[in-house]
Amino acid sequence: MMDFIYQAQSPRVVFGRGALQHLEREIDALGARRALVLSTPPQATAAHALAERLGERAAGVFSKAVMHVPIESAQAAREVARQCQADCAIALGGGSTIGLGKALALTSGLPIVAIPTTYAGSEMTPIYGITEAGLKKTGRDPRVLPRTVLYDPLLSSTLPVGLSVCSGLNAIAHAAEGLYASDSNPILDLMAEDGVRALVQALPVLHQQPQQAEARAQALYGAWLCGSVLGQVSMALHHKLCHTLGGSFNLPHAETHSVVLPHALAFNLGHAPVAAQRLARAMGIGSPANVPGALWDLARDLGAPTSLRELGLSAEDVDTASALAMTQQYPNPRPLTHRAVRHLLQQAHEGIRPSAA
Ligand SMILES: NC(=O)C1=CN([C@@H]2O[C@H](COP(=O)(O)OP(=O)(O)OC[C@H]3O[C@@H](n4cnc5c(N)ncnc54)[C@H](OP(=O)(O)O)[C@@H]3O)[C@@H](O)[C@H]2O)C=CC1
Ligand SMILES: O=C(O)/C=C\C(=O)CC(=O)O
Repeated sequence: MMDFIYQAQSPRVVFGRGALQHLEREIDALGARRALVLSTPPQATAAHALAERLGERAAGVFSKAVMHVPIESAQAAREVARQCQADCAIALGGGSTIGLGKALALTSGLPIVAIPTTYAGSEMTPIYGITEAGLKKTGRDPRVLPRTVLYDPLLSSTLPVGLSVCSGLNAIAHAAEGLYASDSNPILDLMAEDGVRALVQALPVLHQQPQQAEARAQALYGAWLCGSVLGQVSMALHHKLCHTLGGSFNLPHAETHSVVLPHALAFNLGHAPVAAQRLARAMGIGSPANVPGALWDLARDLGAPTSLRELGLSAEDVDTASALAMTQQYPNPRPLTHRAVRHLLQQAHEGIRPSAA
């Protein structure tokens, strides 16, 4: 039975090898004149080189982006933007740098041009996250959705192969949960399925040949589709668990998604048969029941972590994390109980291959 609401919500997307060459044109199209370039500390050289290239269009560089956007770094970036009279910001990097751009946009309304170098997908979402006093709070606000995204596969060619795999699995998680979202629609289902297909094909190639241009482009295309899904529908148990594990136990973002996803899908897909069929088709496997195991195999074969233990979660933390993940209500295809969530996290902690959904 078809019953849905669809409202397109997307930045302007410029995709292609060498897309970065269009940056000046895109800044001008925004009517902006003074761009503040954002990056993490290790990417400061690239940020300064970009600012130099922009010449008079550059207002300055702020290179102190940190994962999960500590409020202090957001406040410092806001102050620098004010002092240098920036009228737009360019976020060059992964979800951490783009997250900083969003924190800036949230209070200033500055338009953001995002130039993603990972597959996390933040550039396509109106979701922001800011960490204050050890607690990460997320919210949705249309002001933080970047105005323009430049997807240039050349920029992700330096992303180490391990991170490429985990970041790709992070993207697949957005699509997988989008396929059983209570507020999904047929357009986003198409994007989710094609996003998974593109990433499942690209990641094994990148594992063998990290510089392979076509696979880099295909992975980035998949990341665009999966990020679009994340931005427009509600996420469920998997994202809630990863948010808890990242925010409260400081586990690394993409790696945590890689470990938890097969277990979250083993728990949910029996209650979401259409999503399971779509995922199986996208992954090129026969039986929808085998999706969780096939994803676990993919992660293992490509060298991604398969247990929360190896990411640093202690056995005692499994209890705390299960309790924390149950403190808020959110839609999920299968009803949640503390016992079931605890079991799921225990399996993920030990790195046990999930059984069929
Ligand atoms: N709001 C939203 O919609 C979303 C938000 N997020 C948030 O984004 C963050 C995670 O994003 P993610 O992209 O995984 O993490 P990061 O932006 O922290 O990047 C992960 C790692 O990849 C490295 N890296 C990035 N690009 C390159 C490159 N081209 N070459 C070499 N190394 C590179 C970074 O290095 P370096 O440190 O040198 O920059 C870093 O070590 C989390 O805080 C998460 O919550 C994620 C998805 C969606
Ligand atoms: O935590 C955030 O900053 C917002 C959303 C995400 O990180 C999505 C995800 O878990 O990949």
